Amino acid sequence: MAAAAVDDGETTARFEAEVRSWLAWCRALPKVELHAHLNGSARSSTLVELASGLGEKGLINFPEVQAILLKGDRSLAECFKLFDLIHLLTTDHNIITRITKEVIEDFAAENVIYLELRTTPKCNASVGMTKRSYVEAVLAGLKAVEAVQVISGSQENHKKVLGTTLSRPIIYVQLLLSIDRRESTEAAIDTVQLALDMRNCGVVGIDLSGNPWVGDWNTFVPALKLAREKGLRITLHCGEVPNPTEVQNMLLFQPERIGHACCLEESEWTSLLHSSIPVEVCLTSNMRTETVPVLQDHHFASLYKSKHPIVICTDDPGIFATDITREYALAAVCFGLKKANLQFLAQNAVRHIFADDKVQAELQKIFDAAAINPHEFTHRP
Ligand SMILES: CNc1ncnc2c1ncn2[C@@H]1O[C@H](COP(=O)(O)O)[C@@H](O)[C@H]1O
Ligand SMILES: [Zn+2]
Repeated sequence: MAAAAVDDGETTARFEAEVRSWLAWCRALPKVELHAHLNGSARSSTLVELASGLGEKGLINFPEVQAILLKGDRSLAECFKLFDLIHLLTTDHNIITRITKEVIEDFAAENVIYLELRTTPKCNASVGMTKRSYVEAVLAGLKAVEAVQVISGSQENHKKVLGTTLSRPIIYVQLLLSIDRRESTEAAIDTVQLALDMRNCGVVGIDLSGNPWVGDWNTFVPALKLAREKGLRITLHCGEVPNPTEVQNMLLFQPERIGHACCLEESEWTSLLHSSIPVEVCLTSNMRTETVPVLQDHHFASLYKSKHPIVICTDDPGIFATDITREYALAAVCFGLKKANLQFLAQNAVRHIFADDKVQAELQKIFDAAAINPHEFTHRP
């Protein structure tokens, strides 16, 4: 990755070596992931395998698709073209179930103990897919996880799982349903209704995402208001590109969290700092899409200095070839954070999850137990 304000190979190599030196410690640190898109987190190897299958059927030009899937740097506009391509590969219910299972296992392997996974429910008549059956396929993915014990759904489910003898490490997984900025008001309301219907299955909130150059804030307000009225939590992709009116409206709406906040003008920045709305920070994503020019100048530094609530997240680890461990390591190297600072950030993220107080308390216990030996983090329930 183009690491930072670096222009020669030697500096990049030194930077990468420093990041590498943090990886083992950051991996062992228990972590909370609050901003990860399902299809953006799918393994490249799985996507290439799926593309190869379509290639064999003569439905796509496999070498061309493979090259696009494995391309390193991509602009924000290219990302959204890539998502359309990924969605062509992941249309089937079984595939959605498979990628969900793999994504959860990948996060668990990075010692994520609480994952809020977001995804856009999709209809596809050709395979009998409705928004509801799409989410059901995601839920089947939660059940299919083998490597770790997934805790999700209602409090009763939690109690049932926690009441048994656990032979595997645990990961809490909750879902956010995303509204795509291409959608109409009606389609956005459908997604909110679905989220309400599926609350007992682990849906805890609504996200607004998609190509930030597309769509108008007012289109989504009725759906977001409905979600709020009914008690769903809301996170918005905010200020990923310059759009002062929208950013102001989003901050006035007072979502429970926002993602990115890259392109805020001074007055919006002041409003954000006054608001205390937690920011989901996605360092690699912002660098790759060039919404932030240089990692060292990322607004993380300023938010951190202002003691504004921030949560380190990945966004799309699959397409940006990163993981949550690396994002913590990047924060350490770029902003001179110490182990105690990273530990504080990881634990403090628990305060900003959308699950209820009981889950927060359970997670705090895990962090407290881990903190007893901060150099090794041997505890993993
Ligand atoms: C890079 N920054 C970003 N900005 C805005 N929206 C993004 C995004 N990254 C991902 N998405 C949103 O998530 C979808 C893919 O996951 P799901 O199909 O929902 O699981 C994308 O189509 C886009 O709508
Ligand atoms: Zn995102």
